[in-house]
Amino acid sequence: MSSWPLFSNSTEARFFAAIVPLLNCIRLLTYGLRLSTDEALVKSVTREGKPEELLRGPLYYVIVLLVSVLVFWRQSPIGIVSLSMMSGGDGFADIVGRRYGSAKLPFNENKSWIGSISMFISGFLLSALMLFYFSCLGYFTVCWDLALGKLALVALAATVVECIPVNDVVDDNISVPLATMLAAYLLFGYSSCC
Ligand SMILES: C/C(=C\COP(=O)(O)O)CCC[C@H](C)CCC[C@H](C)CCCC(C)C
Ligand SMILES: Nc1ccn([C@@H]2O[C@H](COP(=O)(O)OP(=O)(O)O)[C@@H](O)[C@H]2O)c(=O)n1
Repeated sequence: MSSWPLFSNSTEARFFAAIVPLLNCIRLLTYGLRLSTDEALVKSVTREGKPEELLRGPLYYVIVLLVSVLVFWRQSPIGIVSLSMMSGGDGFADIVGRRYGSAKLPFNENKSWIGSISMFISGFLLSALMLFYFSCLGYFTVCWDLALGKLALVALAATVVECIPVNDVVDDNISVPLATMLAAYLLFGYSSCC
């Protein structure tokens, strides 16, 4: 996402930016369906070392990246915030929650208070940082007096969705960005950040 400003201002730029996530989709499908083998990839992005794991979290992650590039790109805060909540928020929830998450949530024994709080804080901060980055480069204007409060609500929505026990049905690499996209669209609209 931080490399998006490196692409030209042409209308086709987003399609060039989509090439890398698209190739990774193909790569994950190829190895996840065992059409070929890549032990290093399987070892680096799966928990149990099973190639079929590539077809879940990692594949959803890259599909969300692909959708964010093609549908939202640089002129909408929605894709930027969704990717920030998925990568920064959910990522930190995992890292902090695994290590320090002894106090579990009452409604979800697999998630912890510290994990969810970490998700909210890290997702909010990364989203604000990325909005600042893209606004400094002139892709959109951020009305910070309004945007920070709305961003906190978006981060809260994503955090709540992440911690409810639906992960067995819907992977949080789908539910978190979808919840973020909906909340961001309702609060910001497509291309506004005020
Ligand atoms: C490990 C990943 C997701 C698992 O999430 P979770 O189940 O733990 O919640 C991410 C998988 C990433 C994928 C294998 C490679 C993605 C590459 C990306 C499209 C672009 C990378 C650009 C590079 C840094 C130049
Ligand atoms: N809100 C959260 C999220 C994750 N975690 C911890 O992180 C681990 C992995 O979380 P997860 O099942 O959501 O994994 P990801 O697919 O999101 O990486 C959980 O088993 C918890 O130990 C947490 O404690 N609190």
